Amino acid sequence: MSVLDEIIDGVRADLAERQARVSLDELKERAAKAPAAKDGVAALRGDGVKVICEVKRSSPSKGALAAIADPAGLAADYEAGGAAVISVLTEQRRFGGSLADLEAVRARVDIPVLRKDFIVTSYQLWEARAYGADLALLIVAALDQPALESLIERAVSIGLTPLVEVHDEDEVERAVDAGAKVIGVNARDLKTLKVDRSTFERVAPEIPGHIVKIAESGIRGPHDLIAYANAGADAVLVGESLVTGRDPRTAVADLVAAGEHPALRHGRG
Ligand SMILES: O=C(O)c1ccccc1NCC(=O)[C@H](O)[C@H](O)COP(=O)(O)O
Repeated sequence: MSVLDEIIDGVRADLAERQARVSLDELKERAAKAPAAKDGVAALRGDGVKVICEVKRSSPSKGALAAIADPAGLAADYEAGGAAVISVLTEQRRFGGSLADLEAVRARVDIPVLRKDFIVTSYQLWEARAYGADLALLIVAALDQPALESLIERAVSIGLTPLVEVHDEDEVERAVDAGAKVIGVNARDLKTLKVDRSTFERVAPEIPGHIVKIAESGIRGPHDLIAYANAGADAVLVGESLVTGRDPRTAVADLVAAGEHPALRHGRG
C-alpha cells in the first residue's frame, strides 16, 4: 500500500467518525453563517511571486517538525511578513492538524486560507467552508476523474477556490480537463516522499497560461523561490522551512521581497 493510500485510509476513518457526529445539514448551516469566501485566484495573481505559508506540525517524510501551540499566532506572523495565503494542514494522524486549527487561523487573519487535507468527499468541502476556508486542496493522485470533476464543481459552487495538485504531466492533463483554474505542482513524490525541485520546471510548461501555477514543497529560502519563479511559478507554497526556522515573520518577508524583485517580472506571464 502506498503512503498516499495509507493516509487516505486514516482520513476516511476519521471522516466517518465526524460524519456520525455532525450531519451535512448542520455543516451547511454553519457554512451559511461563515464569512463570505475570499477570492483565492485574485490573491495569487498580480505582480511578483506570491507566497503561501503553511501551518505544519509534522509530516510523513520528516515526523515531528514543530509543536505550534498557537497556530493563529503563527499565521498572524506569516500575514505580517506579507504572505498572500495561509495553508492549514487539517489532517490529524500524520500532520497533527485539525479543523480547530483552521477555525483559529481564519479568525485571526484577513488573507485567504487554504484547507490542506486529503479531500475525497464533498462533506470535507462543506467542512472547509464551515470552518472558514477560502480555498481547498484537491489531489489528482487521490481521485478518479469523475470524482475530481465533481469535487471541483462542488467546491466552486460553495464559494471555494480549488487548488488542484499534480505531480506529473498526465495529472496536469487531468486537472485541466476537469476545469482547474489553480494548479499546484508538488515536488514531493507521493511514493518515495523525496523532493525533486526539478519537477516544476518539467511539468509547468504543460499548464496553460491562463491557469495560476504554484510550486509546492522543498522551498528552503529565497534562492529556491527565484528558481521556481524563473521556471514560471506565480506562487510558492512553503511549510517546513518556515515552521522549523527561528523567525517565521522575517523568513516570509525575505521570500516576499525576493518574489517582488523587478528582475523576476521579465519573462513571466
Ligand atoms: O510533507 C510530507 O511529508 C507529505 C507526505 C505525503 C503527502 C503530502 C506531504 N506534504 C504535504 C505538502 O504538500 C507540503 O506540506 C507542502 O507542499 C509544503 O512542503 P514543505 O515546504 O516541503 O514542507
